[in-house]
Amino acid sequence: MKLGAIEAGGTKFVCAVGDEQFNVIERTAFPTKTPAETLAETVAFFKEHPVDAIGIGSFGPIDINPDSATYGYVTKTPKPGWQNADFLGYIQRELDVPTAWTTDVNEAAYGEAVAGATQGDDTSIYVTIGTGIGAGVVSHGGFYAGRTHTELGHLVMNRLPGDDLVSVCPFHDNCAEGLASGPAVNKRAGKPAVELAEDDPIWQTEANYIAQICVDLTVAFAPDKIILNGGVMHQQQLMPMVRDDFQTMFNNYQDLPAMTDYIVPAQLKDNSGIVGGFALAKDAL
Ligand SMILES: Nc1ncnc2c1ncn2[C@@H]1O[C@H](COP(=O)(O)OP(=O)(O)OP(=O)(O)O)[C@@H](O)[C@H]1O
Ligand SMILES: [Zn+2]
Repeated sequence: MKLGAIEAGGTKFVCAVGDEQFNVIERTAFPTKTPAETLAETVAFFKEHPVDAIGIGSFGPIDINPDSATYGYVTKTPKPGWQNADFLGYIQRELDVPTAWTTDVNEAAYGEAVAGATQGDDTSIYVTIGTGIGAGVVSHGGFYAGRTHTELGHLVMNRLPGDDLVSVCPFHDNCAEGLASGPAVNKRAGKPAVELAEDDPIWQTEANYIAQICVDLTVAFAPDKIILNGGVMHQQQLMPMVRDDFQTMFNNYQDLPAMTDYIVPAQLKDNSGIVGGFALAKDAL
């Protein structure tokens, strides 16, 4: 059995073929261009490397309601060309294999839950802090979803005194993505964040916002574990700072696991999404 995975990001697409144990056999990545170009490139990869099913995790917002006329579409995205793009339908028409369709962060959350840091946990959350902020909630083998998928990157933040950054989110002045995404940190720094010293006060601000995200996720979903991943988390000093700030803010409101077992890095690193796609593909068979 060959399993296919698509991790569709706003910046790049990753396509991969795996075996039943989720080992990667083939993998390719290419920049996200127009839907016509990018989906054709995706289909070409899977025509060259056929699979029995494909799990897709896409940037969004996406339509995840199977009863909707636009199920499988990317919907109201600011990404040029992708508004109302029939992503899933195109893949199904061209490749004719069973598919699974969810958000990019749900896919990654699932990968970590089946084969990574949150294996064995009933409820787990995967947060990425990169170009955007997003989070996927896996609970009892499924994804939390309501009217539509969650938009946890837009949780409202308590703005820190003295932080006058103009939010990078076009919709919200005080949301997580607007104040704490990679572009927000770069903007606050006035230069690429990688050039900041490890002890720059900007990391205190960043850790505080990430801790706020974790507190909100904790009270809303009562997860067993929260994974923090994404480009910004390459800053190794952040994780302990986030745990400290979390404990101060949460103030022992509930008994939680030790912080080092509660707020944790991803285990599969760059493969969380792809492995999640394989697992979703297997489920779809
Ligand atoms: N070492 C680092 N330190 C600080 N910021 C970083 C570092 N590496 C990457 N970033 C920031 O992370 C962002 C890129 O995130 P990531 O590498 O997760 O890619 P992405 O896939 O584009 O993000 P997304 O998952 O939101 O689509 C950029 O804004 C970049 O400035
Ligand atoms: Zn926002």
